Amino acid sequence: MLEVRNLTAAYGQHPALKDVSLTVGAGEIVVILGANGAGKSTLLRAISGICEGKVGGEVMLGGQLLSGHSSDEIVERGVALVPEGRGIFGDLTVKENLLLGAYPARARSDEAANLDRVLGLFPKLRERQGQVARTMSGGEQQMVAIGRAMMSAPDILMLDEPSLGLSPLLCKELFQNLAHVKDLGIGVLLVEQNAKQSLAIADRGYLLENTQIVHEDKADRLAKDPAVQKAYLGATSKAATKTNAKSAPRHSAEPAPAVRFSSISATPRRTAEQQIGMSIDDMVRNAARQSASAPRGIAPDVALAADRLAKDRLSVVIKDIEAAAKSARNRKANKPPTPSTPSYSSAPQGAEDEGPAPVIEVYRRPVVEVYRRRPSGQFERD
Ligand SMILES: Nc1ncnc2c1ncn2[C@@H]1O[C@H](COP(=O)(O)OP(=O)(O)OP(=O)(O)O)[C@@H](O)[C@H]1O
Repeated sequence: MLEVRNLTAAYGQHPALKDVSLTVGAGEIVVILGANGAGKSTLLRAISGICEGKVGGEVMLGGQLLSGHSSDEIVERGVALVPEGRGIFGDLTVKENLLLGAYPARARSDEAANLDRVLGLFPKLRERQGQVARTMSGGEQQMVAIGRAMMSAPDILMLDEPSLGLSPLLCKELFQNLAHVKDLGIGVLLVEQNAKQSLAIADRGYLLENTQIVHEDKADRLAKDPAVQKAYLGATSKAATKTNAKSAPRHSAEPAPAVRFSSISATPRRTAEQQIGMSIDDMVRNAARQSASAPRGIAPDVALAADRLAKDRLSVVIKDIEAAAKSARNRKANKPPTPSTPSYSSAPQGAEDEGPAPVIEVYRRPVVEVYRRRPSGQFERD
């Protein structure tokens, strides 16, 4: 079981998590719901040991302390993260991406069985093993990302907004797949803005508001909770009093009153009208009025100054190009600049009277090196 106790995180002076405590059991899907900036990604990153901020509190897995260990060690101990944006290697094939996930020692001896398990979970990946990952659709790439995390044979799989950018159909498929992951006995900690579908497959859920957990309950009860419907499922206040989330309209025209969970108030997402004090229609009308009353054209003196400035700039650019061309003609052959560090062309001999030569900076592009692990266990560069 994953147990998070009083987790805190701060980026400099800016607190991102305050005293967050939660649990995820084996074969349990737990969803974290929260508005933008509530701290959801920070929570997953802090558990994985990759949070850039200062982290406090304790994370335990199976009674063993994970806090303070490196991110590699945390994967090794059984917690895998599918980050927001997937992070797959686009130039590698599906199979290569999956096999990269099997690098932790805990997964190496079972690589073939894990691969089979992943391909059983995502049959589409079985057909596409040799396909270059970047040519897959968004939903398929998400399967590769989840499959790669599963290749590390995790006890706990954490996913950050896996449905982001997927069509409704692919979302449905994704959530069905996650329900199958749970069937394998893996605990799933899911951060999602798609509250409806995530609550439909989850066992329990936590509401994270403004750095703190403000409520926890069983997923079916959260889905029926009027306050949750209003804050996360887009129900109107009237519809929220009904208990069937499915019948609730998606958008509210009424200002949402403050929501209360237990004794702590949660801040629901606010409409533009609530935040700005003006409706979108009013803003558009205002902008149209201002635009209609704005003076047309540009004052002649401003136009003249702008024209002069443009001509000055153009003549400077032309001079630079001429100097660069001269300097290139005079440069001796067989003397290419060394590209490892920025290199600067120096003025050629006898060119002092032509003013300073333009500075040309050359940087080496970052190179990604791919290593393959042979059956012997040795790594070889591709
Ligand atoms: N690397 C960072 N440096 C500084 N501040 C950060 C960093 N990462 C996150 N934050 C801040 O921490 C707060 C929580 O961010 P986080 O990304 O965890 O929120 P979130 O709930 O995942 O939001 P979203 O749903 O928009 O992804 C935000 O105010 C954010 O600006």
